[in-house]
Amino acid sequence: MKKNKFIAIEGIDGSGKSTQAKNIAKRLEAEGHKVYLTFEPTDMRIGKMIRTILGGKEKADEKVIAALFVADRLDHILHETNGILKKLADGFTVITDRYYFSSYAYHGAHMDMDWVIQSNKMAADILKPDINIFVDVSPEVAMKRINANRETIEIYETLDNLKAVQAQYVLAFEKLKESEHIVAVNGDETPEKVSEALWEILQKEIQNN
Ligand SMILES: Nc1ncnc2c1ncn2[C@@H]1O[C@H](COP(=O)(O)OP(=O)(O)O)[C@@H](O)[C@H]1O
Ligand SMILES: Cc1cn([C@H]2C[C@H](O)[C@@H](COP(=O)(O)OP(=O)(O)O)O2)c(=O)[nH]c1=O
Repeated sequence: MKKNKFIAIEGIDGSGKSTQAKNIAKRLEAEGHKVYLTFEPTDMRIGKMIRTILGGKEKADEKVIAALFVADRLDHILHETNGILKKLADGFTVITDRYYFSSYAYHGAHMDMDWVIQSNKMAADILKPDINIFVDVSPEVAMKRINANRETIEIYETLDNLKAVQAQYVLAFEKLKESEHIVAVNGDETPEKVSEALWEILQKEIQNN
């Protein structure tokens, strides 16, 4: 078997990341890979704290939120039993629904992106994704999907913010294109079409090692 991969899926809220992450996980499993599907914010201690803030139940300064995400990410990587490093060591292909590019894009919209990149350097030094997949959707389409399908809307889920975050993703990818493997798919398409495009990219990635 080829080396098991670490795949990060990125995109604004409503881009269809979670749908695609689940789909890839199923397809990889059907091909005999052991797959661990995970996400950020995590469902561990710090991730839970973050969700109460994102849900609007507690307030926190944007810098504090960004720092909590750094801590949650390190927990995500390093946790003894469920951490990504442990899962990779155990032979799983790990797919994460969001990783540090989410921080660059979401927090970069509120503060200096270089500060956010610096504060995530420890995570990036420990573990870079083999591939970052950007589900590139127009903010208007994403907002429609969120409004149609959700009972609760989180603090970042406004059209203006989605537009700002989308622009920050583009900036972050441009900034880091030399040191990161980044591939985009058109998320405005039907789930089936997005899934096919993604699958093609992954087949290549898996064969390349
Ligand atoms: N390509 C697509 N076209 C139309 N609707 C989609 C598509 N992908 C996902 N959806 C729907 O849009 C909503 C948001 O998708 P989801 O995968 O949860 O996005 P994200 O994880 O990026 O927020 C869900 O209700 C999902 O069923
Ligand atoms: C991982 C991460 C997520 N976020 C935000 C993006 C989302 O608005 C929110 C929750 O993520 P998520 O549950 O993935 O929301 P969705 O399924 O709608 O995309 O957390 C950050 O602000 N910084 C980060 O580092």
